[in-house]
Amino acid sequence: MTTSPEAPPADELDADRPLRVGLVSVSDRASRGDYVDQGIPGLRDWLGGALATRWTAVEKLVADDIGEVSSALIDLVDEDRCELILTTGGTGPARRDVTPEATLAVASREMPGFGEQMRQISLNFVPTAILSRQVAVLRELDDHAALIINLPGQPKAIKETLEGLRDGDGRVTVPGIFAAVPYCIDLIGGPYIETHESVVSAFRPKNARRQ
Ligand SMILES: Nc1ncnc2c1ncn2[C@@H]1O[C@H](COP(=O)(O)OP(=O)(O)OP(=O)(O)O)[C@@H](O)[C@H]1O
Ligand SMILES: Nc1nc2c(c(=O)[nH]1)N[C@H]1C(S)=C(S)[C@@H](COP(=O)(O)O)O[C@H]1N2
Repeated sequence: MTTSPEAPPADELDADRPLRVGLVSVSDRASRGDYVDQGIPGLRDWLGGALATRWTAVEKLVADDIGEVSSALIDLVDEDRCELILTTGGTGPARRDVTPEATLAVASREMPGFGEQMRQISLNFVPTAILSRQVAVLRELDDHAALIINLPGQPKAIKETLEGLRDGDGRVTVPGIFAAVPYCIDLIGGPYIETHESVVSAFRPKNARRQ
């Protein structure tokens, strides 16, 4: 792996191609069938409401096992060529919570701002927000790169962290982390993605905006 990617192949130069997203639910009990997984449907539904440009998803439900989580992430980036991967679950302090370690194990560089902002947002919902060790990283290959973000396992945490906080009039008071995702995807060579403003407003510096 390298941190100085060469020119991307022709298919990856098309900024209008659909975004390829990997959705990973990390849960011992959901993967065993003890309960129905709400992680992947939660992520899929939220993205379906938020993204205004085309996207496709590859989904994986895995146990809280460092090898299983790392292999899923590697496959999603190296084989499926996803540009964005969202994981849910396994970020806490319990012995079997290893999603951050599995994510760091496949990373070329860390993106600490995402974890910092998610914990800030989540403190507005639960005082135990500080128990989440969630990280975000880049996995950079010679010709492709992906942003990987850990979300907590509570199904409601998906919307809370991605969308942020609103006041009684629906005005955003604390921006969700997804506001920064489209520009990050631009910067790592992914497609140009747009969002529905009513769900989340993507921020790009003026010179990076289309039109
Ligand atoms: N994939 C999931 N589907 C449905 N509910 C979930 C899922 N993951 C977590 N939850 C719920 O959120 C709670 C906190 O999530 P956490 O990741 O800490 O799970 P856990 O207690 O480690 O158990 P497991 O990994 O077996 O889901 C769980 O106890 C469960 O109620
Ligand atoms: N937004 C949000 N963040 C949250 C929570 C939540 O309910 N909402 N739960 C917290 C709790 S109780 C824990 S233990 C940690 C880790 O959760 P995980 O192991 O399910 O990833 O996330 C925290 N972050």
